[in-house]
Amino acid sequence: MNNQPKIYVVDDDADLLSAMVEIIEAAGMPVRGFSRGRAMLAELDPEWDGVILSDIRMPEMSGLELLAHSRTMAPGVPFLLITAHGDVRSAVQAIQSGAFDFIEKPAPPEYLLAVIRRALETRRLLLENRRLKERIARGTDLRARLLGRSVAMRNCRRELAAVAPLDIDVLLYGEPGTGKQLAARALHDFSGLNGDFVQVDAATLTEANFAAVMLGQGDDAPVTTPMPHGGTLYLERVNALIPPLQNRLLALMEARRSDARFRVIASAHGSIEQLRQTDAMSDDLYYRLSLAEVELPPLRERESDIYLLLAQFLREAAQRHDRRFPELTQQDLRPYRSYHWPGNLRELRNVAEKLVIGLKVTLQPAAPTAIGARLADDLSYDDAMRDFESSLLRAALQKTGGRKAEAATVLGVPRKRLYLRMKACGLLPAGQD
Ligand SMILES: Nc1ncnc2c1ncn2[C@@H]1O[C@H](COP(=O)(O)OP(=O)(O)OP(=O)(O)O)[C@@H](O)[C@H]1O
Repeated sequence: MNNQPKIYVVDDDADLLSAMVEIIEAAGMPVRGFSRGRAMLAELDPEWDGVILSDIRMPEMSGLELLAHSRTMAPGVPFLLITAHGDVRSAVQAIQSGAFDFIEKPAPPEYLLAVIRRALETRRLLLENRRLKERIARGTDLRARLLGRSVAMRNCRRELAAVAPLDIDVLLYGEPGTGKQLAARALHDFSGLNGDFVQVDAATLTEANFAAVMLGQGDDAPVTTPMPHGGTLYLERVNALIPPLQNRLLALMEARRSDARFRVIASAHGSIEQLRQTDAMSDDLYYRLSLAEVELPPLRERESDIYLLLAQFLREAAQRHDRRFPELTQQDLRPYRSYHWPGNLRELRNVAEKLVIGLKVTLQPAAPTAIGARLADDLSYDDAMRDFESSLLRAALQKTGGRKAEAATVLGVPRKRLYLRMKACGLLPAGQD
């Protein structure tokens, strides 16, 4: 439990005020006293999870006036009024004006504390209920931002919705154009953070400009400091960050103070295996970032989303260029479904744009495989088979982080056979057979 006050007590009578503060404090509840209503209003936050306890009779601003102001400024914060004994008229007026309850003076401490506890519990339930509703709304809202009904996209959205409100950094990975930036933006918007969303491309960072870009220090410093206090730093292509800068980024993340926190959302091209194998990212940075890692799936794995996305991109392009939605037949659309979409959603968006403007759309042929490419060089059957086997073995070893027993399982062959084939393909270091 933090020590932020949970009860504001307002009373112009200094003795009564300190007596009430003492009773509440002795019951273990953080409390703050005010001798003037105005001073309390200056501190009042509509999102506050506390309650107000105020005397009714005060010279500068009466308890009923204070109640009216706090109902406007923070309508959800329960307000308890202390009325004079037997003052039924004020008590009724207080309840009619929206007070949570009234307490007659002099109130026994146990009674006072019981009413305060009930008001606090009501406030807690109200806030919890609101947060739950927001979480549900977030789920549906994400659906409108990151389109797609495929299982891969639904899972991805579920993961994003789960991490959005948490105070943790996130690593987004996936092929170019899969929606990492869109996801980062959505994570920020649904995080509840009030600060800015600042985007920095890690590939443009150098030892010379790091301090200027990241900290706003030095002659080349941008006008606004990019460290978004209470916001999000979206660090694109984090795997392009050179090793000394990875250490500086880590130090910067470690040094975040609780009162000036910012969330880091990093993105990396490709799969986690590629990221780990190419040693593009130090272990320290990877483990610091990978508590929440979310993959944006490639478009070819979301085949069932292609028409839906294309229709949306066509609508947007038609609106942007003030053109008609193009008429497309099933036959026109068929190639799109089996295409491998190397540029993912960005490429699909471009195709939609061309269709609307009436430009020719050319789908790139799939990149020839290594063997396919070498066929042109008169590759013999045996050499081609060895090439193929060697790349298959290497792919299995890469997938399993070099663990041969696991690679054998992946390939569905006994471990001994894997060793023999690795040896035949020259994949075992000398002396290891
Ligand atoms: N699920 C989605 N629904 C609708 N539009 C999407 C979706 N995913 C991506 N897009 C759109 O596709 C385009 C590419 O997305 P984005 O820039 O977020 O990809 P990226 O993964 O960050 O790319 P890169 O890694 O190349 O920077 C953008 O126009 C984006 O609005």
